[in-house]
Amino acid sequence: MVSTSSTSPVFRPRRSVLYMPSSNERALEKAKTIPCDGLILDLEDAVAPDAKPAARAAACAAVASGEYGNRELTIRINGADTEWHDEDMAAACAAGPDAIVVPKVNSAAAVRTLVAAMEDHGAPEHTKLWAMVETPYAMLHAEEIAAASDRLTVLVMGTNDLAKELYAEHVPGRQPLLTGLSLALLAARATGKVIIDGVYNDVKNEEGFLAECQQGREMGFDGKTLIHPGQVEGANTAFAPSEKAVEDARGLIEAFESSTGGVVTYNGRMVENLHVESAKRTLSIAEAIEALGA
Ligand SMILES: CC(C)(COP(=O)(O)OP(=O)(O)OC[C@H]1O[C@@H](n2cnc3c(N)ncnc32)[C@H](O)[C@@H]1OP(=O)(O)O)[C@@H](O)C(=O)NCCC(=O)NCCSC(=O)C[C@H](O)C(=O)O
Ligand SMILES: [Mg+2]
Repeated sequence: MVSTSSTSPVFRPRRSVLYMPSSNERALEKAKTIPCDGLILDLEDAVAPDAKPAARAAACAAVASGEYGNRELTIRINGADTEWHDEDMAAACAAGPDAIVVPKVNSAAAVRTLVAAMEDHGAPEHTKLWAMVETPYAMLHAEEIAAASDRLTVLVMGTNDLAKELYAEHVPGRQPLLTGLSLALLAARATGKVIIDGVYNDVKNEEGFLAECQQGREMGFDGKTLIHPGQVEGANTAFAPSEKAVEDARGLIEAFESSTGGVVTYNGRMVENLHVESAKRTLSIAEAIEALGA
């Protein structure tokens, strides 16, 4: 039995992170039973201006309820340039979710201002900052945004806003967005941050959604943000190592560890230490997902 737990950092699955309008009581209730890894209780785009104060109170009450099990619970506040931002920030800091998600973060200076505000409002230490990168400017400054603070743990792609700002079309394969997606991914990996892919709007198109999950997985994203409960299962499967991948990882590690040299072949493929590291990562992800289920 190959185990990675002694060598790997703690890994938290973020395969499926579901947005819901905090103004939607039914969705807030339903979310308690949806098998997603994380929830984003939205105060921004999904909530009409008149509904913002009530939505803010509902999101904070949801965090306080303790009724969402081991799902990572976050609140997306309104952007720094809006009239709601300061009150949202104060309320979210007092509620103490796992993270405060901030839209349209465009610079390292913006990250530092947000972190200072979290400290001023006494946000508990466990409350992290998730920065949404969703403008051309953010794509071009993604590395400095990601590196600006240890409190920033996750980058979240905002592909609707990015497409809007680029005057791009939403097309299968996302060709117009690939440069931005890749720049953000490079920034996340270079700075050791998690990165979650953007949403797929066509909620009834399962085939298109699964293809986009697979693309995101193959590119290296840790998971996908979602807008409908019907998308959770597909994302959970796409962003988890398959049984075959786990079996392959175990076999590869065993083959390498029972050899004497620095290179072996496993199932006809060359295996070096770097492949063993990838295989160990696969096993730690699988173990973390299993632990989440338990
Ligand atoms: C997209 C929707 C408006 C569709 O809503 P609806 O037509 O009501 O869906 P269904 O009838 O199929 O719903 C079935 C049941 O599921 C519940 N439901 C639906 N969506 C959610 C959800 N997101 N979370 C929890 N529960 C949900 C319904 O209440 C039904 O329950 P029941 O009646 O008990 O059976 C809707 O899905 C929706 O509002 N989705 C979220 C939209 C959102 O949050 N958008 C903002 C984030 S996207 C974004 O902005 C990303 C970024 O900034 C960017 O730039 O890209
Ligand atoms: Mg957006």
